[in-house]
Amino acid sequence: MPSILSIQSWVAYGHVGNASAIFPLQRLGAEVWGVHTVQFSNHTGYGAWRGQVFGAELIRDCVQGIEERGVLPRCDAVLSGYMGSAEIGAAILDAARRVKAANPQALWCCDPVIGDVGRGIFVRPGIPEFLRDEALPAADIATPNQFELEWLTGGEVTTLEDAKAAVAALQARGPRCVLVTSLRLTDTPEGEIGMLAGEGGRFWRLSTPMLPLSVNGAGDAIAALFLFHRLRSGSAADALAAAASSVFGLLRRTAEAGSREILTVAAQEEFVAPSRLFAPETC
Ligand SMILES: Nc1ncnc2c1ncn2[C@@H]1O[C@H](COP(=O)(O)OP(=O)(O)O)[C@@H](O)[C@H]1O
Ligand SMILES: Cc1ncc(COP(=O)(O)O)c(C=O)c1O
Ligand SMILES: [Mg+2]
Repeated sequence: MPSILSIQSWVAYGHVGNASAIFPLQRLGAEVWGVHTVQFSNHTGYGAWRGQVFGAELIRDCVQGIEERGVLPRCDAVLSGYMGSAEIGAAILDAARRVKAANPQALWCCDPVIGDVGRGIFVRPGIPEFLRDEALPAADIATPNQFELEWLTGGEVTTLEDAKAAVAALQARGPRCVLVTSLRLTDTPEGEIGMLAGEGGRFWRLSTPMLPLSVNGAGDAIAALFLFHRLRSGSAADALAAAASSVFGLLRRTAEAGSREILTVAAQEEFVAPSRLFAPETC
């Protein structure tokens, strides 16, 4: 089972960031070393929240303390998400470099949390540029949503050809494996939501029914699950199928319950045995 250093936000109430990613990984059997970039009362999608963005020194200190335990050689991957500040981004980049120096096989999965179609950019100034210019070139896996893919590659993505070209452009600058979430393309059927994975010059897509809900934290869960299954199988296609099926089950249960927060705990069986399996197709 893998050991994963997960550096992202923490919320006391609800499930985004590490509070969305850690439990599914543990439920699947991974050992997770969680370092938090912020501690907020709740996610920022509510419009109001309390708490603090941590100083970059705290993140550096925690990673150094882990390093001093001598365990970085058995760290299989770094997972990063919501950064809080560009200085924290630099601390995360440094953590990924230390892990890779200790274990050259280790992967860095960078979820470039910048914003989304409805809300636009919701992170502090400097973070999007840091992700594009410094973090992603050093990452192995990236998991942007459609808005983030467009921002990172500087072009509109409306057709499958646009999406594949944008993924290839991102890969040319760094991450060899890319998962794009929440894709609405010209050929996406009405009532469906798509995903696209690319690795090694090949592409796979998958779509699921669109559920009547708008939640936060699904992106953080899918990045964690995609990383776990990519580590386990070595295949981006298998990782796409497993992660998408689990997140669909999680969100179906969430929609049925009418919950504003994803049911990370109540729907935990979906992480180990998704109730409905979606198969990707080559594209
Ligand atoms: N309303 C929805 N219906 C079905 N699936 C959804 C819905 N919202 C999100 N998802 C699933 O969760 C995945 C990640 O959510 P997304 O909103 O793209 O992440 P992020 O929060 O990072 O933008 C999507 O690719 C999709 O599979
Ligand atoms: C503190 C925090 N972390 C992470 C996220 C990212 O959530 P999502 O998975 O919806 O991209 C958000 C979004 O609102 C947030 O407020
Ligand atoms: Mg996201």
